[in-house]
Amino acid sequence: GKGGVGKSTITTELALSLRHSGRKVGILDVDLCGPSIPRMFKVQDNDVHQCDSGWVPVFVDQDKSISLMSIGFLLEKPDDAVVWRGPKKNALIKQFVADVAWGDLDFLIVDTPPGTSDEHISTVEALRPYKPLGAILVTTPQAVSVGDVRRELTFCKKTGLRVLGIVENMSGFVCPHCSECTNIFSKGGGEELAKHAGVPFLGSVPLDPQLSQSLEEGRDFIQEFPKSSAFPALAHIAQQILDGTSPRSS
Ligand SMILES: Nc1ncnc2c1ncn2[C@@H]1O[C@H](COP(=O)(O)OP(=O)(O)OP(=O)(O)O)[C@@H](O)[C@H]1O
Ligand code: SF4
Repeated sequence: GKGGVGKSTITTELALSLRHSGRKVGILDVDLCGPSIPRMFKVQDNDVHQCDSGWVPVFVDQDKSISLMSIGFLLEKPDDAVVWRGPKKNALIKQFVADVAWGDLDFLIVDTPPGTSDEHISTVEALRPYKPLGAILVTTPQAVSVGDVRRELTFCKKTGLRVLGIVENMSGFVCPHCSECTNIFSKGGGEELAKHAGVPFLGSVPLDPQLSQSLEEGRDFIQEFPKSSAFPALAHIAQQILDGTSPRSS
């Protein structure tokens, strides 16, 4: 829903958690005006190239267990601005879905921009033939962010997209000295909304300086910081996705 609530963060950590469980994951970054996935994996200087079956995505590691596609890899300079109208965005998203040599993935996670705009409609339409599992909605605990997620719920209903659940991010800060939890942005808004809307609540991820530092430096938070405050919630979210899906058969 809202900008800056942690959609790319949850996308990144979910992909890392699923890889940790032995799954092959692709990430499609359809945030055309503010792509942040390449930077979060520290592969922002990579380019994509063409092969017979389409664009080859950028692989994060040697074993090719995480592959990425983002407009960030197609820009000449990282600071180039994408000022496009809907039809051009629609055409690129269609290409991202159909013309990328994703290979044999267990999961494709799509990271979206805020709102319910051209990118969202194009993505849902382009993915429809592949029968997407559903949407994960990310909010912070405050009413202003929860309100935006309410609009996303309506969008999902209108477009027939199943809601896998709601994640409440930046939900409290656990002091690294005394483990006291301070609810900086209040608490519980996401969980309440999930209850009210009758969709699963996937968990509360606290503000965690080790998480933001890992993302800044493109490090594998799931592997390197299993004792940090955000780890259990992130692992639990991934487990619920694994428990609730059978990707090979869908
Ligand atoms: N739980 C968390 N703990 C600490 N930092 C976090 C947490 N979640 C997100 N952040 C930080 O907040 C910032 C915004 O997160 P992110 O880019 O994931 O948001 P977004 O919703 O994808 O933004 P946009 O709407 O611009 O696409 C990032 O710098 C990220 O490192
Ligand atoms: S919560 Fe307590 S220990 Fe942690 S920073 Fe605040 S005063 Fe210090």
